[in-house]
Amino acid sequence: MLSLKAVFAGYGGGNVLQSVDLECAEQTITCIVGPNGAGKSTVLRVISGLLRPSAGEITMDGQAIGDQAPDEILRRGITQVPQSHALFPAMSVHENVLMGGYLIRKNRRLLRDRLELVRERVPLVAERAHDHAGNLSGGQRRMVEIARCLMLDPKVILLDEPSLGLDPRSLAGVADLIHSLNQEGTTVLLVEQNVRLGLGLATHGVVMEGGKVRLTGTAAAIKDDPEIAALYLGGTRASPIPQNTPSTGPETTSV
Ligand SMILES: Nc1ncnc2c1ncn2[C@@H]1O[C@H](COP(=O)(O)OP(=O)(O)OP(=O)(O)O)[C@@H](O)[C@H]1O
Repeated sequence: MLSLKAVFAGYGGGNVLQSVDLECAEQTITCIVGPNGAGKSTVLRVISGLLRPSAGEITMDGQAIGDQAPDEILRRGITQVPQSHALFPAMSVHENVLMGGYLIRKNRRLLRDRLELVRERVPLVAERAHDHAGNLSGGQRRMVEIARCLMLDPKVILLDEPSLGLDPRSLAGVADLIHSLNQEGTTVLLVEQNVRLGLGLATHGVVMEGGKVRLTGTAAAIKDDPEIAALYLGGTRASPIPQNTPSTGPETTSV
């Protein structure tokens, strides 16, 4: 469905991404993990069109999207949930969510139908419709940020650190929402510092370091990899992931 092949991209001072290959199959949840500065958020930016790749190919359902503008990529069904604090606090939940339908604003009927769908998928949007977004808890705000993106009924949702700043209860609510959207057919690609949560939620995992993909596999295989467990799941993070990490399971491939 979504595919990156040998993608290079950077911010002017050289390439941050160094030949990244990534595949997200339909209705999977893929979680990218890795140390700070590995290039995880840059992968999301290059997919959503905020950053143009300097080389390589990005395709969605077989169509090249690497040279498309962000609004065109949105129209193709890929939407990125912005990092936290993306809502307008003095506007109501309803108004914030409606803004997610900007691209379809001229089709009033579609806008109304989508709003209804979003209210069903994220009941908080109906329950707190007239409250100021600024009066919501962190977890509720995150849910409304995700709900707003659903106004375009995306095929793929990109999430950058959905757990950031959330308490455990809010975290569980956001994780449930991501899970249920996936169950309803949405493909999810997320970056998550909370590796346990991210890989727990995901079907597939990708480990990045230094702008490269080091390891890909099922989330379970990545979690069971002794090196990953030691580095991210309770062990001490003493050294970077070595190059050419050997694979440990039939479904894990080192890259
Ligand atoms: N807007 C920018 N301009 C210049 N350099 C940037 C920009 N954004 C990120 N970088 C650099 O690109 C590299 C990768 O950053 P990126 O945010 O993709 O990493 P990350 O893996 O998501 O890390 P983190 O977990 O810290 O967010 C870093 O060296 C960072 O300093």
